[in-house]
Amino acid sequence: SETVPKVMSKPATGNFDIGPVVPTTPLVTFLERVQESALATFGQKDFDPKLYVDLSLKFDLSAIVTAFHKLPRNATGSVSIPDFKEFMHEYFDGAGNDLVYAEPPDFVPEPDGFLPKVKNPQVRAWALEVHALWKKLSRRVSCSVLGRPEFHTLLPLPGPVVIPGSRFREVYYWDSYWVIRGLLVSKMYKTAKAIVTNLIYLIDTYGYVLNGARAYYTNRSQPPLLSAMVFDIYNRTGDLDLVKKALPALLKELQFWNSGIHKVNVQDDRGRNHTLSRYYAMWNKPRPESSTIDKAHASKLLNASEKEQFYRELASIAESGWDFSTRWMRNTSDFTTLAITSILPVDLNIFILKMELDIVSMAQIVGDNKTAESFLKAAQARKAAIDSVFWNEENGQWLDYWISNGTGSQECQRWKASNQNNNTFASNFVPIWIDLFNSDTCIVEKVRKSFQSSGLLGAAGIATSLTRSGEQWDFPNGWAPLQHMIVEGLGKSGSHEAKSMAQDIAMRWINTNYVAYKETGAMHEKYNVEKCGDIGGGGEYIPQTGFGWSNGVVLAFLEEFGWPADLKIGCNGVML
Ligand SMILES: OC[C@H]1O[C@H](O[C@H]2O[C@H](CO)[C@@H](O)[C@H](O)[C@H]2O)[C@H](O)[C@@H](O)[C@@H]1O
Repeated sequence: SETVPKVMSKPATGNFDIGPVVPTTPLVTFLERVQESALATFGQKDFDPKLYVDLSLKFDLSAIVTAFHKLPRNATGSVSIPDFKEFMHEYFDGAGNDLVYAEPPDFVPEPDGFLPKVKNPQVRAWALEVHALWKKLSRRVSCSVLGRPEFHTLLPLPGPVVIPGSRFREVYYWDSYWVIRGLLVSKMYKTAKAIVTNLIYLIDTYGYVLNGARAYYTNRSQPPLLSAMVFDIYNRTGDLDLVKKALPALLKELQFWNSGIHKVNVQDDRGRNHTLSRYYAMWNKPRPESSTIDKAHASKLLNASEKEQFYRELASIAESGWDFSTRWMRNTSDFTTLAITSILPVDLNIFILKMELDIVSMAQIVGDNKTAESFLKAAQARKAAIDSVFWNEENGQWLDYWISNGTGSQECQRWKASNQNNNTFASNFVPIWIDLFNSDTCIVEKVRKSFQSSGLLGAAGIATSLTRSGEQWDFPNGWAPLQHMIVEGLGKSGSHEAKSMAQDIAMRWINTNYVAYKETGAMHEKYNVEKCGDIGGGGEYIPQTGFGWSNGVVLAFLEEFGWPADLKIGCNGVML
C-alpha cells in the first residue's frame, strides 16, 4: 500500500542515503512535470511551484497526460505561453477550488466574555477584527474531492479546518496548535474540535499526522502537538469524549516518533543509556511542492547518492517546521550542508516529552491507570535524557546535539560535550514552555538570565537565530509559535522577573502585529523583530498573509496579559 515504508538499500561507497520511502501518487508525479514546464514557459518571476501541485484535474489523468505530451514545444522543450495557458485552462481547476469556504458554526462577531482584560477600545476593535479572520480562513473539502479523490492532491478530510492562509490552502499540523489556542480565546470550541478530529483521521489513515493535508505531504509529519491541542481543548471544555477518542491515536503517534528511523540511542558521560528522537522524512527526492527549487540546489552536488541524501535532508527539515535555517547546516554559509538527520533537536524532544505527560494526565482523567503509569516512566526517562544530552549549564540553555552521520536506530552514540551545537536559537529556550521546567525555580533563573543576554530579543520580539542567512527560520525573522512558547513558559514560572519579561515580549509582539496590520491590512506569517511594524522575509516563497498562527498567538497574548484602557498601542509604546 502507499503508506508502507520501503527500506532503501545502502550503497557500497561514499555518502549514502538510507531510510524508508513512502511512494507518491502518479498524480503528484505528473503535476511536478507540469510545474517544471510552467517554469520553463513563464520564467522565475512570480513563480510559485506549489501552485502546480495544488491543481485539480478536470478529466482522467491519462487523458491529460496525453494532451500534455502533444503540446507543441520549441528546441529547448518549452511550450509557448498562450499554448500553456490554454492547456491549463482546459484541463485543470484552479488551486484552492478543492477546499471551499465553510461557515464556522460557532462564530459570533463578539463572543460573550471576549477578552475581558482588554480595556483599550482601539485594541479591542482590532482584536475583534483578528477574531473575525477565523471566518475567512475556515474551509471544508469540496464535494468533488469526496466524489473523485484521484483528481485532487487535497486529501478528503472528514470535517472543516482552519488554514494558515494565502499559498497555504490546506490544514497544517503544527500551525493548528496556535490556531486552536486562538479559537479557544474566540470560544469557537466546535471549530477547534473539528480540526483535532481531522488530525486523528490522518493518524488512523497514515499512522501519523501529516505535515499538511495534501498527497505530497504523506512522507513526513511536523512538530507533534496533537496532545497539546486535545489537552488544551479539554481544559477549556471538559469534553471527556474528545479525550477518549484521541488517546488511542496519540499512543499510535507516539510510537511513530519513538521507533524506527526517528529513534536514536545515546549513552551519556556517566554510562547511562537514553533514547531520544530526531526528524527523518520518508522521502529522498525533491519535495513536490518545491521540486524546481530543490533540483536547482541539488545540481551543485555531484553524485546520485549525495543528491538523494540532500533531498532527504530537505524533506526532514520540512518535517521540523523550520524550513530552512542555519540550525540544520554543518557549514552555515553552504546550503548543501543541511544535515538535520544527524541532529537531535531540543524542541522535538520537548514536544514528545509533553505528549508523554499529556497522555499521563489524560489517561488518569479517563481512569486508565496502567497507561498513566507506563507513560509516566517514559516521560521520566525522556526528562533524564534531555537533562543529560541537551542541557548546558554554562550557557543556561538546552542545545541541539549532533550525532554521527547516517546513524541507524540500533546503534548507540557516545555523548561528547563538543557535539552540542553552541549556536543560539530560539529553540534552545523552548523547554521552558513545559511545566516540568518552568516550575523549577533554579532552571528558570538561569534560563531567564541566559535569554536576557542571548541577543535574541529584538525591538519587536524574539529572533529565530542570530545568523542573518536569508533563510526564513533565521535572523531577523520572528515567528508566532516561538514567541508564544517562550512567553507562556516564562509567564507560568513563579519568578517575578521572568513574568515581567514574558509580558514585555508579548507587548512588543502585539505592537508589531498591530502596526503591520494597520499598515498592510493583514496579519502576517512572520515578522522582522529588528523593527516594530516590519514583516519578515527570506526563504523560498514570498511572505504570506492570513495568518492562522499569528492570529492565534495575538489573541492568546491579549487574553493572558490584557491591555489597559490608558496604554497606547503602536511602535512607540515599547520601552527598549
Ligand atoms: O512550500 C514550502 C514549505 O512550506 C511549508 O512550510 C512553511 O509553512 C508552514 C505553514 O504555515 C509552516 O508550518 C512551516 O513551519 C513553514 O516553514 C510546509 O510546511 C513545508 O513542508 C513546505 O515544504
